Amino acid sequence: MTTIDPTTPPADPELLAEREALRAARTALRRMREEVEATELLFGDAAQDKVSNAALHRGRERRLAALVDIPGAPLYFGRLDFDNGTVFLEDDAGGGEHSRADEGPDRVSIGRRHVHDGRGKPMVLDWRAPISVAYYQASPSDRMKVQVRRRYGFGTVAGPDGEPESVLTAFEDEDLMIGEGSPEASQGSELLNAEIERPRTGPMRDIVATIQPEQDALVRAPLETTLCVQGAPGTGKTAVGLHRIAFLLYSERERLSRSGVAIVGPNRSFLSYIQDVLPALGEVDVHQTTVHELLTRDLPERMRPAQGWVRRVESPEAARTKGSAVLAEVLRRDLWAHLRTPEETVMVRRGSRRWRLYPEDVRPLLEELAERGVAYGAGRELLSHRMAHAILSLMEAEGEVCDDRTHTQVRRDPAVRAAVTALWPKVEPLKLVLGLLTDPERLARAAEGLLTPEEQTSLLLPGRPRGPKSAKWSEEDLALVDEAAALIERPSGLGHVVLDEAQDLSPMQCRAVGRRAGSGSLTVLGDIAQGTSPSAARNWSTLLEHLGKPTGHLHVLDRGYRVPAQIIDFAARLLPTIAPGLGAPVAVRRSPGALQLVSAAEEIAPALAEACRAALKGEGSVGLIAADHQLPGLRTALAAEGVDAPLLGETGMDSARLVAVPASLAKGLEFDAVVVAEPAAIVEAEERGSNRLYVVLTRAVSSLHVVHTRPLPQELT
Ligand SMILES: Nc1ncnc2c1ncn2[C@@H]1O[C@H](COP(=O)(O)OP(=O)(O)OP(=O)(O)O)[C@@H](O)[C@H]1O
Repeated sequence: MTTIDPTTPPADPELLAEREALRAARTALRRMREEVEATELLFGDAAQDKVSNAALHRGRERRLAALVDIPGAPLYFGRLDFDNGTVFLEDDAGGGEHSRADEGPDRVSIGRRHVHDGRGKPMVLDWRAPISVAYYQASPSDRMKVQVRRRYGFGTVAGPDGEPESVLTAFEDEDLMIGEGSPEASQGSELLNAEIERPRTGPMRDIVATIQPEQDALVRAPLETTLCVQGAPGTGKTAVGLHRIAFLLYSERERLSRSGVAIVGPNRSFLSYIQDVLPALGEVDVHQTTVHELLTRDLPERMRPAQGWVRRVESPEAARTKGSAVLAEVLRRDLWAHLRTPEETVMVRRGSRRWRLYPEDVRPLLEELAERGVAYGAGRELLSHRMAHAILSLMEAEGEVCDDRTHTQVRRDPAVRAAVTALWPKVEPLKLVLGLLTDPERLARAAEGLLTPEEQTSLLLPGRPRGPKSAKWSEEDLALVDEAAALIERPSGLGHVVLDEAQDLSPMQCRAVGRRAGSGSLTVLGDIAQGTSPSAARNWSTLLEHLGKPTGHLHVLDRGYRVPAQIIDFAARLLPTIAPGLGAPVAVRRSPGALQLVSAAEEIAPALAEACRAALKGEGSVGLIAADHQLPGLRTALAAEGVDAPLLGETGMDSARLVAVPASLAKGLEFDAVVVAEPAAIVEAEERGSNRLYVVLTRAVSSLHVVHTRPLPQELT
């Protein structure tokens, strides 16, 4: 492999030629963008064609966004030499770096965007195009018509505007013609290793240049397939989920741009950590959200308590009960118990005539609808239609001539409307849950045979809230409100949802996310060993059922790209306790000296400050992670030692080299070096504290410093 410093001009003529080719591709991309910018959009009469012009405008905006050349991200990262005739047609022959030339191989670059030259010949193929699969999957045993795979390495320099700019600094060829089993074939890629070991700074980056075959297979699974990926820390689950979104938006753009796509992550810190990945892949229209945001997004603002929707944390037992799927049935019973038995005659006057529906006429209409499984809200509408229809039948039997207008008039007749309101009352989801959780007798009726009296008591809201605004809602309550809302009105679904850290969702939260996926599909990512919530899943099949996708395919990722073997072996000592049966990932690299255990005498602060300083000597980001309740005190003590550790959330991951991270927010994040303070306190802080510690210990790319004054948890000694 040839590699040079990004700031020096290359002496190697091949590298020079490669830089020239990259420059040409960038120029071609710029030209493509200029062509789109120059398109005339207004057709025909501006006013008459308003709708089609607006659609064209949106299409153009999207296309322009997709043609942006991001200076910090290389436009392409690889090149394939295919057997002659695999890619280009005869017509394409005739010169140019990227076209078919004589009997030589068909040569194409693989990159982030599709780029073609002025005559329409491909220069760069989008990594998501079917033919690009070979870049990720071809091997000497199945070379997929590829002769040579070239990988490029990039360095970063400051561009003219001070922004980072990527510069081609290296290339590495892999000859796939040498055949399986030859010694050269088994050599790994130095560029891949360099990418994996790259010191981490700031937010997550895409891995499009180095997606591994086992990851690529998941990324490219068809849209219809619901995937469930169990993967130990650092096996690339999040990366797979994000690249899968980009792939699906490429292969199913039409379908998904209508229905929408979302990625659901555990918290805002995590979302800001991953926020740059999809835009770097050219996708800017993906909804990035948390379960909490999904559940609160459609709640009426006027009913929001001043302090926000969540003001209370349930005890683990109550959280488990409230999060269990049986609550869906409790809510269903309570909602449908609002229906009243018809006891009064409905009388509609039309001119001089009166038409009557007797209770025994209305009862079967109501029962038929209640048994049909319609949404509660739609049932109200349907009842008014049924009643109008019944009255029209009476009228027609008496020789009256009726049409659609008569039907509408009867349906809107005050007597019919009053009857519908009385028999099938309007229900508001927040008020329904509030009513149920503040009225022990009503709850007992709805939960009969489903929950014990103790369990019922644990569900009740504290205090005596008079309305939704004064209630102290918990996260679990909101999932109940969402269920109630869906029973009243079926929500419309997204085309695809990627659910990260799925193991932490309660069954009721799973139902809420599953509803968002509707008839679409899901990518479910997680690790049973990293489950920290009281309702965390013990197995994937049950969770998939709660998501409404029982036939989802389970896949296991077990090659760990983040954490060196020394650290993962240490953390994996917790596995027999927290997730018996689950194995540690196979770390792709070892890193001597990566793990430092520091037993401090009495005061933790000096040793912690020392560990932070040592970690800061390295190149990348440093995360100081401690139990949530200990972190403020530790930060103050560290400040006294001259170490400033701003709090994650108050500061972004790219604005300070050292950030202090509450253990509860560490999930999904990674740092080049991690300093963990007092593991025993992390374990004690919550019911699943050992799982939390496993999460915390597996965030480091280069080094992990564990500083403790108290004995380490027994499993780790
Ligand atoms: N094929 C790859 N090439 C280069 N880097 C990779 C590859 N796969 C994963 N990584 C890197 O490994 C790290 C871990 O990836 P990711 O965060 O997706 O793992 P995860 O399985 O979601 O981990 P966790 O369960 O701990 O949240 C990231 O820095 C990611 O960029």
